[in-house]
Amino acid sequence: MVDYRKEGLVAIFEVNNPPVNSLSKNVRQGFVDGLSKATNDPEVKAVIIIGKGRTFIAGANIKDFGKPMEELMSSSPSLIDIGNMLEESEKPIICAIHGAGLGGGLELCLFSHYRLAVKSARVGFPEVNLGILPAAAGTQRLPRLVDITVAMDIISSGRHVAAPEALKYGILDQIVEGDLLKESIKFAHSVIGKPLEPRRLRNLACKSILYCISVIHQFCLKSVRNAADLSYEAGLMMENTYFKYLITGFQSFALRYSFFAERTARKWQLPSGANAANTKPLNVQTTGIIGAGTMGTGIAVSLLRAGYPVILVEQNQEFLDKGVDMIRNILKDGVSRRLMTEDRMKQCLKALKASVDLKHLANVDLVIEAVYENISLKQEIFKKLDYICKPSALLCSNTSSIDIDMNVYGKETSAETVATIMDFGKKIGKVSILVKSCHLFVANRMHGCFQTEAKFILEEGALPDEVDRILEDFGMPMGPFKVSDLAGIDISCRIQHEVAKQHDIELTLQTRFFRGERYSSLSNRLYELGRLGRKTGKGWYRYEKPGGKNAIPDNDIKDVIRIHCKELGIEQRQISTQEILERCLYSAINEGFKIIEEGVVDKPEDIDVIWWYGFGFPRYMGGPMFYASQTGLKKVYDRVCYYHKNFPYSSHWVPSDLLRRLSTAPNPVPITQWKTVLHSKL
Ligand SMILES: CC/C=C\C=C\CC(=O)SCCNC(=O)CCNC(=O)[C@H](O)C(C)(C)COP(=O)(O)OP(=O)(O)OC[C@H]1O[C@@H](n2cnc3c(N)ncnc32)[C@H](O)[C@@H]1OP(=O)(O)O
Repeated sequence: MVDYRKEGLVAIFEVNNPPVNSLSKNVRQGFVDGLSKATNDPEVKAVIIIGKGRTFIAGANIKDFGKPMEELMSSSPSLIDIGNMLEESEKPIICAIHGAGLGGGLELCLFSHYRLAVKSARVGFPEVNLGILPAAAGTQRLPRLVDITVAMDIISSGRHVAAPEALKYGILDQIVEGDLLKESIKFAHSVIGKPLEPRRLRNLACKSILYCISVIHQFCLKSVRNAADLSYEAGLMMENTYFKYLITGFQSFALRYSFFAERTARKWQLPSGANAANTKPLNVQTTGIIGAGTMGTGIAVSLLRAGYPVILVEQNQEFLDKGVDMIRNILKDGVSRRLMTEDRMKQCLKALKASVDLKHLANVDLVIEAVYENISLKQEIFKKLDYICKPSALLCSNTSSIDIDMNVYGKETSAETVATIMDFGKKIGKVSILVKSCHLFVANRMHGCFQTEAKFILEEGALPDEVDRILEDFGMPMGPFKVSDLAGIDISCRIQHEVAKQHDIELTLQTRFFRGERYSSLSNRLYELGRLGRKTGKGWYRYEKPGGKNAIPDNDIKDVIRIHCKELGIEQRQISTQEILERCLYSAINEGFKIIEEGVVDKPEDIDVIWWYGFGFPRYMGGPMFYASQTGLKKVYDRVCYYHKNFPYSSHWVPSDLLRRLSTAPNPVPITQWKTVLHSKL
C-alpha cells in the first residue's frame, strides 16, 4: 500500500492504493512502517512522498465514514499520528503531487516540510461537499501557512485549487516541469541539512485575522477562526469535536450518498450487456446544431468552449444573426467574468460557422437538433438530415417533451452511439444520464407533477410567493413559480396546446379536465393577460422592468386567481406548509418510483443526479429518491394514498406499485437495492 525504496540519500514512499490512493488503514500503517525504516537508516537524509497511478492522494476513504463513530475514531494509526511523526522528523519530508491532493491528502502535505507539484495538479479541501470539515488539523494548519481569508475560502468552498494558484498562496513551494520524481529528488538534495523548524506549521502563528469576523458562521469558519484565537492544541480539539458532530449528521450522510450516486450514475448499462466499461465511444470531431434559439445557442457555447467546431443552422438569416449575436454575448460575458480569456473567446468564435442551409452539415460527426417543440417540424428536419448527413453521423434531438423514439436512448440506438454520447457529454463538461424514451422523459415528467400540484395549490387558496418560499426554505434554489417566470409562461402554454392539438382538443380558460385528468388553466389566463414572466416584467410576480430579476409579490395576481376560481367554482381554503411541501415533492417522488418500475432509468441514483443538475435540488438532501428513503417509504406511501383519495382525477397520485411493495417490506430496503424488489415477490 506504501511501497518503500531508496534512491541514494532519498527514501521514496510511493502510495499504491488504486484507484485514487485514498488513506485507508493499510496506507496509514504503510506510512508508519516507512517512517520507521527511514528514521533508522543513517544513509537516508530525506523522504519523498509520491502517489502511484493517476493521482497523489484523494483523501480519506469516504466509505470509512459510514462506520460507527467509535470504530472510526479508534482506527489507528490516525492521520494526525502520522502527521505528527512526519512533522517531527529530523529528515526533510517532501510531498510530490500530481493529479489531486485532496482532503486528508492535503493535510498530509501540510504536516510535511515541503510541497512540490506538477502544473496540472490540484489541491483542496472538498470535505464541505461531504458535509464535514477537514479534521486532521486542516483548519488549524492551512491558516498558519496562508492568509486566513484564503484558508477560509478554500475550506468553506471545497473547490479544487490549481497548482499555479496554490503556488501563489504559498501552499506549494515549487511547480515542477518534467519528471516529477527526478525533479523532487533534485529538490530533496537541495534542502538536506537546512533547518526544519521554520517549516513546521504547528509552531507558526496564524496569518492575520482580518475580515474573518463577519463570515464565521459555520463550523469550518469557526474552526479556522480557532486557529487564530486558540492554541494549536485547543484548536485541534475543537476541530475534532466539530468533526464528530458533523459526520453523524444527516447532511454529511446525504452528501456522502451523493458522492457515490454521481459515480454510480455514470456507469450505464443496456439489457444487451453493453456497458460503460465494455463499449468504446466513437471519436466526435465536428458538430452541427440546428436552431439558434436559447437552447441551440446555449449548446453551441458549451461545444465551442470544449473546443469543438460548430456549424449553426437556422431557417433564415435574421434568426441566424440573432443566434450568433447571442453566442458572442455569452462568450463576452464569460470573458468579463474571467471564465475565459479574450484569446480563447476569439478562438471559439473562429470555430463557429453559421448557415441557413442544412447541406452544410453533410460532413459533421454529430448533429443536435434544437428547434422548438413541434413534432412535424422535427420530423421534417430528421428526414432531410437522413439524406444529407454522412451515414456514420450521430443525429441527436434536444426535445424535452415530445415522445419520439429517435430522441434519446431509443429502440434503434446502438450501444456504440450511447457510449459516444455519454462520453461526449463528459467532454463538454456535462453530466450525462442514460434514460429510455418516455413521454416527457425523466426530468420534465417528474417536475411536471411538482409544477402541476403547485398550480392546483394556488387554485385551492395559496399564493405563488407562499408556495415558493416553502420550497425555497426546503432547499430548492427557486420555487416553482419563479422557475415558471424564468422559463416563460408562454413556453409551457405552447407545449400544453401542442399536446392538446395532438388529441384534437382545444384548451380554453374554462377547461377543468383534460383527457380525464384535473387541469388548471391558470397559466393560460396569465398568458392571455400578456404576463409571460420575467421577459415581460410580469408573470406570477412583477419585476422591476422587463427582463428584471427581482421577483416582487404582486397583488394583481391575487385578483387573477380569485376571478379564475370564482368563474370555475373552485373553493379556496387555508393550506398548511406540510401539505404544500408534500404535494409538490411526493407527487414527483411517486412518479420517480413509476419511472424506476418502467425501467426508464436503471437506478434511483440516476433520478437524484438529474434533480441536482436539472433543478438544483439540494445535494445535502441527497435528491428526491434519497429524501424519500430517509423520510420512510411507509410514510411516503401512506401520504400518496391519502392524496390519491382526495384528488382522484390526478393520475400522478395513483400510488406506484414499487413504492407500495418497498413500503411494506419487513425491513427498510436500502436505496441501492430497490431494483432487486422489482423482480422479487414482495
Ligand atoms: C484517515 C483520514 C483522515 C482524514 C480525513 C480527511 C477527510 C477527507 O479526506 S474526506 C475525502 C476528501 N476527498 C475527496 O472528497 C475527493 C473525492 N474524489 C474526487 O474528487 C475524485 O475522485 C478525484 C480524486 C478528483 C479523481 O476524479 P476522477 O479521476 O474523475 O475519478 P472518479 O471517477 O471520481 O473516482 C474514481 C473511483 O475512485 C472512487 N473514489 C474517489 N475518491 C474516493 C475517496 N476519497 N474515497 C473512496 N473512494 C473514492 C470513486 O468512487 C470511483 O470509484 P468507482 O468504483 O470507480 O466509481
